[in-house]
Amino acid sequence: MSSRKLWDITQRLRANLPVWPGDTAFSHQQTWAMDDGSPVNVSKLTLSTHSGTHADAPLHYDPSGEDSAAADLAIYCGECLVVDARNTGAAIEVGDLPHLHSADRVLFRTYDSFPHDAWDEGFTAIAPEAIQWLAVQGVRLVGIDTPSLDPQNSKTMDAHKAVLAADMRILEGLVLDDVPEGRYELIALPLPIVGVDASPVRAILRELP
Ligand SMILES: N[C@@H](CC(=O)c1ccccc1NC=O)C(=O)O
Ligand SMILES: [Zn+2]
Ligand SMILES: [Zn+2]
Repeated sequence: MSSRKLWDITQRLRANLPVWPGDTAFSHQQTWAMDDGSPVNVSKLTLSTHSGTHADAPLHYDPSGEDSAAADLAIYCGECLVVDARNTGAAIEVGDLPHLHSADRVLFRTYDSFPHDAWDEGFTAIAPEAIQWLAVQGVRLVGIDTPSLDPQNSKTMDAHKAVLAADMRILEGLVLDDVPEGRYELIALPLPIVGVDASPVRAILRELP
């Protein structure tokens, strides 16, 4: 058994999970219940594709983009750099970015303490120029602990558009409270749901060997 330390960086999917204003609340309903004499318990889920910790598929911001089922899983697992981006203001700017020393994947921590119980409408975004700069450095995947790369009131989705232009991929809603800055192995795989624009992921970081 490997003794490499694991960090679960996934929000719990549960009733009262904060969701994007106006989006579908998370819930589960029992379809069959052992309490009612069924041999097993079976449930159904009601949820937004952007519930909790999730991977945006390009279809979210490009009408002809790939869906969650088409995801190249190699992008979602491998070495990553966790960057402490607390105290950066409304958006992470180029000047906030550290030297990457070659990283294919970068995850940004903006919260001291992740807001598990309330929607934070003033979350930190990422400036489109910062996305472009990351792309030039060779970054293929950008992750953040906030619900979106763009501000909540954005109508133009400039950071998502910059991701599209550079053919990068996105993880949102990560929980990085317990993760010191540094390098890790990331595993965060979208479900192969055909025709949809995003998928919840179980995201973990693992100590490098
Ligand atoms: N950009 C956010 C989500 C987003 O924009 C959104 C999610 C659910 C319902 C509405 C949304 N945006 C509406 O303008 C994301 O990528 O998860
Ligand atoms: Zn999303
Ligand atoms: Zn997004």
